[in-house]
Amino acid sequence: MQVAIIGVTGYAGKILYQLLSHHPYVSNINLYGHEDGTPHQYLLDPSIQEYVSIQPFDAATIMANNDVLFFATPAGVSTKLANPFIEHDFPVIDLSGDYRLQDINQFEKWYQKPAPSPEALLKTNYNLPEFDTPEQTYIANPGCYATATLLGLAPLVQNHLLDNETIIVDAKSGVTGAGKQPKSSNQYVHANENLSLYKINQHQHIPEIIQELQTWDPNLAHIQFSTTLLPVDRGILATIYVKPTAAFQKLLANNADTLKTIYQRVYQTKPFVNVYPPDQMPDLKTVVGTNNCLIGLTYNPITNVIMIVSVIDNLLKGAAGAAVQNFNQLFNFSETSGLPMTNYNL
Ligand SMILES: NC(=O)C1=CN([C@@H]2O[C@H](COP(=O)(O)OP(=O)(O)OC[C@H]3O[C@@H](n4cnc5c(N)ncnc54)[C@H](OP(=O)(O)O)[C@@H]3O)[C@@H](O)[C@H]2O)C=CC1
Ligand SMILES: CC(=O)N[C@@H](CCC(=O)OP(=O)(O)O)C(=O)O
Repeated sequence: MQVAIIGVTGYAGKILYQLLSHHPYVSNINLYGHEDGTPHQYLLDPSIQEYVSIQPFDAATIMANNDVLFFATPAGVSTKLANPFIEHDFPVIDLSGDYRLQDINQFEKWYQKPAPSPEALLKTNYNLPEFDTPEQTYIANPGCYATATLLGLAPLVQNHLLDNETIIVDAKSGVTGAGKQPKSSNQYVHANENLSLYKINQHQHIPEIIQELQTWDPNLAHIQFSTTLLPVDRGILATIYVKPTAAFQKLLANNADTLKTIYQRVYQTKPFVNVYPPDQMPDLKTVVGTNNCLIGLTYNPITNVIMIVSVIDNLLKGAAGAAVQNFNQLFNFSETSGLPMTNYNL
């Protein structure tokens, strides 16, 4: 297949290019940049002096020369550029948040940008690859925090085992989550040796998480969600606190393995989600460099609180890796094609 990427000079775009370069069904990758740009060579990897050629964005050229397009661009870009692809039902996987929210008022409130048209949104599909199946050729790839949170909550919400009023998510991300544009919050002196909370009750992934949770349980109305910047390059660790329903509380009190059994039942067929033994917790180093989501579980009978720890690499499972999973689903390739299953971390 011939694939196109817009945004290879960014963090997620670079990882996506690396994955697709080794994908067994990808024969060629064409790279595109800004509409008003000029063709140029870009030094993608100084260690092996790998230069790649970037052409200016042109929708007709992209459709004529490729089978699928990946947008690895910041929020707001694909709203402006994607209409020709949507009109022609040309396959697109969009790593940005532009087409994730089905309600345009919600998009404008949380992203503070003009939303895509309702007609365009109708031809797009939010696709968390573990639980959704593409019904449209335009796929909105999930957000990084949303992926960690949704995979952590799915077994309990899908089986209606928790008190919906009690969900608290404390999520933390490495600095690459913010993209490569310099901002005061991601400058070295601010981020290094520091922990700082940001976007309190205003994070754009809150409505995305609720939208997907409601497909599993329409009675679920809200979550408490906070985000913290970690002084590391990559990785998201979400700590989720919930209370069980009264019936589930009794089950948990009688059998300590109940939680693990429920999670393993849901995830045994999902190659990238691994559930840890009870009370053992995953950490960032184990997951960074992989497309995995690692989940740790514990139940405290004294406080009646279930704690779920969900860990991913924001640039892989949280962005480029999930985009390759969605690509595999869209074209009926095997689920793990092009996705390395191990890393070489200590
Ligand atoms: N970083 C992460 O962990 C995650 C990111 N995402 C989402 O993925 C997308 C990319 O993120 P990330 O890689 O971090 O972002 P970066 O800011 O690192 O990269 C953005 C890329 O988009 C290009 N770009 C910007 N504006 C335009 C435009 N108008 N036309 C064409 N190309 C453009 C940039 O090119 P140039 O350098 O030439 O300006 C750059 O290559 C974002 O929507 C982000 O929210 C989703 C999940 C996780
Ligand atoms: C550390 C950091 O700043 N992370 C970013 C994640 C951005 C992102 O992935 O944005 P979309 O998924 O909405 O496109 C943030 O919290 O906004």
